[in-house]
Amino acid sequence: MVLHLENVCAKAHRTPLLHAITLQLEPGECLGLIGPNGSGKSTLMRLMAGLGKPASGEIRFGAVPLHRISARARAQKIAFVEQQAETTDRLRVREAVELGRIPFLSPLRGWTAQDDAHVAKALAALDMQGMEDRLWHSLSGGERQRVHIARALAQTPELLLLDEPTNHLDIRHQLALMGLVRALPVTRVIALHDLNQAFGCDRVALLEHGRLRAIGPPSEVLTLDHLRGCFGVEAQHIRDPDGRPLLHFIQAL
Ligand SMILES: Nc1ncnc2c1ncn2[C@@H]1O[C@H](COP(=O)(O)OP(=O)(O)OP(=O)(O)O)[C@@H](O)[C@H]1O
Repeated sequence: MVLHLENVCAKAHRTPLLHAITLQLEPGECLGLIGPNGSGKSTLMRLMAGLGKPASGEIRFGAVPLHRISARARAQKIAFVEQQAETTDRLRVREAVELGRIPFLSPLRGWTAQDDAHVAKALAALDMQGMEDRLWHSLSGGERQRVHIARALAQTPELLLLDEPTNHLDIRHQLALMGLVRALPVTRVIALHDLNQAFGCDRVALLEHGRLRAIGPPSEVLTLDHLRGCFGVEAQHIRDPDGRPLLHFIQAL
């Protein structure tokens, strides 16, 4: 077990944002997190990343309560790419990706050729070779998103949390990123709005109004009833020419 959430509740001031969420991530799985706008996906992902503590309930990484793990040790295990992650620093692409190695450096453990290799591999995975010297401020939204994801990969995490990672990406980079993320041998949680991308996940968790409405294989969660009840859309199940399931959206209800 990588991460275990038990009865996790979150509040902002007195407003409840998450209600008694219980779920367990299995090593190596890819969990898609879906739900309408404001259903609590980002709030849940921030808690999974250890940014903030639940109002009640517990999150454990392995056997250890997540909040007991130091920020540095956490950053060696968990990488998180938030929605609209920004930086105000005057960074070049390569420097931004190198930040992913900082949790591993110490006075006794300086930068090594292995760190260079992790950075080069992450840059290549995101198709960023040749852009290493570009300044952050000169990048497009999609290019910035790819740098953030490369930084997270350079972190070589056990748990990778991606909040709407395909936002801003053109279709080629969306497909490339989802293919890459699916093939990574680490535990992944991905918040998604494109419900068809959720079919590529091992399991899907559906949030509605801060509650976990369903969790399980994509075909059991992406039901027409859930699409009507939670998302307010009428849809049909169809198959692509290779026989893979797809949703065809008909109309908003
Ligand atoms: N600090 C806060 N104070 C008050 N309300 C908040 C705060 N943070 C989040 N919320 C509210 O909590 C709810 C869940 O927000 P969250 O960002 O987790 O949803 P989401 O599912 O990620 O949404 P989206 O799909 O739009 O990104 C929303 O109604 C949001 O307005």
